[in-house]
Amino acid sequence: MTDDRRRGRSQRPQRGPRPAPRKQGPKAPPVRDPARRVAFDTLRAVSERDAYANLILPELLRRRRITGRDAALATELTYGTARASGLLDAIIGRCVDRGLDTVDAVVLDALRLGAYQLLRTRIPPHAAVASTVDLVREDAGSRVAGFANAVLRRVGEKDEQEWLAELESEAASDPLALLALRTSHPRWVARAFAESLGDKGDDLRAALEADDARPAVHLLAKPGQVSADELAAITGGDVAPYSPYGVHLPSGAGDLAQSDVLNEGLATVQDEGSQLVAVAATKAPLSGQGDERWLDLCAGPGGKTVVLGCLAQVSGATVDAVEVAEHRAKLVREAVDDLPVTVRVADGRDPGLDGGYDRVLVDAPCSGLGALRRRPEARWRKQPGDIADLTRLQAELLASAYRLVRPGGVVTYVVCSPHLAETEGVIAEAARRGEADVLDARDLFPGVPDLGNGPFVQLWPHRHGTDAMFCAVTRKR
Ligand SMILES: C[S@@+](CC[C@H](N)C(=O)[O-])C[C@H]1O[C@@H](n2cnc3c(N)ncnc32)[C@H](O)[C@@H]1O
Repeated sequence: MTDDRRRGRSQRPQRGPRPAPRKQGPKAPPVRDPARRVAFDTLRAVSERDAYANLILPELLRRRRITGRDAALATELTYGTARASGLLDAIIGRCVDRGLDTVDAVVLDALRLGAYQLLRTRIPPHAAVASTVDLVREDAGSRVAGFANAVLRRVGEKDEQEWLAELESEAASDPLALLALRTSHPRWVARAFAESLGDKGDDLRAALEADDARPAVHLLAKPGQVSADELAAITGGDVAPYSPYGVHLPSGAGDLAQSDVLNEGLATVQDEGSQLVAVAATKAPLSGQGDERWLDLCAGPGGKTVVLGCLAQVSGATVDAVEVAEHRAKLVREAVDDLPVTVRVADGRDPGLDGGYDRVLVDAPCSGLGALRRRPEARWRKQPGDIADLTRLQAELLASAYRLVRPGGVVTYVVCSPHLAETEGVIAEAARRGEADVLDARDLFPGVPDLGNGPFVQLWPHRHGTDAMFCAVTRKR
């Protein structure tokens, strides 16, 4: 059901027979609870159409003119519920006699929203239950409203810690599963983090907890256009601790779409980790002559291309940016506007370019396990089976980069994932072929603490406040 139909508003006129004249009658009543309604509609779009919560929610808030406290509540409820849905389902499942898979999808989304309010907010229980039952009644009918009421009352009989204790007593022999449950991660993701960290204790717990929190917004002060100090002063943010071009915005900073510095193209939203790896790709030491031709082999939507383009402009280099998807190549073109960047739609595995590049960045398509904080529902969508296809593509893109770079030139391989198969596994395979020497990437992250033993760099939300970005720097023999 569309947004407007649910609300009983008139639709846009359609071609075809004239509709019967509308009966005169009272206007549709205003929505009683706009914040919960918008949260619920977003969660429905996520489960029904695989929509992204972080795209749908701002759009619905804007269309329905929801601002201020209602918008803040809607955001908290939507993202919180989406992130915690694995844990919420485990709890709801214990309150439904016939099992979770017998529950209608509309009702299940409402139950998740209600359970989240009961367990993780200070909203009074009667308000959490009554508002959820209203949503169920409106969208699924009165018959199931009683069922939703009964389930939520059972959920509310215990707090989150008591539920966790009960669930954990059943899974006591699997500490990883317990930790995954507590931090709202699928077990396989928790295991991937553990393997990368080499830890199943406090470090893993800290990583998963940080990954369960909403990230701060980071800005890139475009190199050569505005300094980080100036951008911090303009936006009221703080200069980032590690990236020379980064600014951290305070949580709850105003509407970015209204910000002049962004509209004027002086700055853009970009995680500090992305800034750091892009800068590293431009600074890695070359051997031999020349540092003028740079290649960005997987460019869309253009975040790192902007860093490359700005720094190329400063140093007199040019950038070729390759992207296989036309619509993403368009985003790159829009992002790099006046910079010395040429955007090409091509498959990076065989882009039809002349070789001899001094620098190549391979920011490869990946599982995105390092950026789960940004897309609240993403952790429940990804599957371990996705990894094998990705690593094959990553290896092929890397092999193409070695064909295109000159001897002595540098290939920087980046993924936004800590999964070992996508990170060290892909590089180890290339190193085995003996085409390149692995450089110590830590040297290219000055001032960044906790980078381990090298030679690769793995950033982490709990250590660096960034996405879990991986960076390997190699030089062709
Ligand atoms: C991780 S994203 C790159 C992010 C980008 N560098 C940035 O900073 O905004 C990977 C990109 O690679 C593109 N891609 C996937 N397969 C590709 C291929 N065979 N050749 C070139 N690009 C590819 C995807 O469409 C996606 O835009």
